[in-house]
Amino acid sequence: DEMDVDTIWQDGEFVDWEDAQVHVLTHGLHYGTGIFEGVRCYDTENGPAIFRWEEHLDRFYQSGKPYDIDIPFSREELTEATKELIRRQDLESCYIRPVAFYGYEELGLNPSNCPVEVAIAVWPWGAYLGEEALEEGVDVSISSWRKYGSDQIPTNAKTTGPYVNSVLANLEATGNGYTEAIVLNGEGNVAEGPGENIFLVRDGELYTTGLAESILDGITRQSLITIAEDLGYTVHDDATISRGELYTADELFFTGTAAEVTPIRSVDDNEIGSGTKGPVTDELQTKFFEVIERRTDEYEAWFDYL
Ligand SMILES: Cc1[nH+]cc(COP(=O)(O)O)c(CN[C@@H](CCC(=O)O)C(=O)O)c1O
Repeated sequence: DEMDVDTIWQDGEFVDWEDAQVHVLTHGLHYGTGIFEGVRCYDTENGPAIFRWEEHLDRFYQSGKPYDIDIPFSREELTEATKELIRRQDLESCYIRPVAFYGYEELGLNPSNCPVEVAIAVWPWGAYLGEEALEEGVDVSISSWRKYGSDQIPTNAKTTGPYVNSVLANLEATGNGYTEAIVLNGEGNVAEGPGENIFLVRDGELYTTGLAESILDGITRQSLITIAEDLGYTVHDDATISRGELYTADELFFTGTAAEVTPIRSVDDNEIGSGTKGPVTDELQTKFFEVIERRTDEYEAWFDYL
């Protein structure tokens, strides 16, 4: 098929891509009762390595807790399945998508009688927001859709159904000619992107929204906080950022497994800083890529070689 991958791991078996099917009365399809992860394997100086696999695995299991989703495979089983899946497709770098969901047994909201099904797919996935985005930055708009509050749906769980909120925000932004949205929370302060966390640079210091702002606790966010602090930056990692502060920021950038470190060059047609990738963003993005390609031996513990 078009992504030149042909195998998926499904419920303990390696199956052909086209055979990885579910029943149309799958609970998770009707009610969004699934959890997922987004992870990257990078082709590093020392060979293919999965970035922060343990932390992603932690979050995968934790995401199931609010929904009584008990993944019926061990960490070791999921780890070996993922590595074997990547090896079988001769991929040195790829995006890894584990998903677990209530499967097919009966409908009705209570999922207790439905089985928990698990699948892992991998595929090559380049720059999430476009090849030129990493260099030149993206134009974004503030969405009219607010992020749901963490008191309504646990935002620290990566749950499938609630991503319709992200879909609505992204559809609105792209429909209006922007590349991505920024989503405000119920208090009208900045939450994050539909699929990314957000960082703000002002007077040489970094600010990123805290977990109380109804955001996903991003692993790339955590990595950038560590990298920035190790470079000597002051990072305010539980910031409350108002909408107006976006416009007056010196620099803005997104972080995420798919987005990596993507500069934001305008918000609602207001140019941010120089209107292109700022110097702090450039330094952090350069360091991030140096780290993930293993052109430095720092943070070796973040890498799980195949
Ligand atoms: C809402 C949200 N916030 C922040 C992040 C960044 O988290 P982390 O990847 O742990 O640094 C992501 C990841 N978005 C994933 C899914 C994207 C998609 O389109 O699907 C991703 O980046 O893999 C989110 O979906």
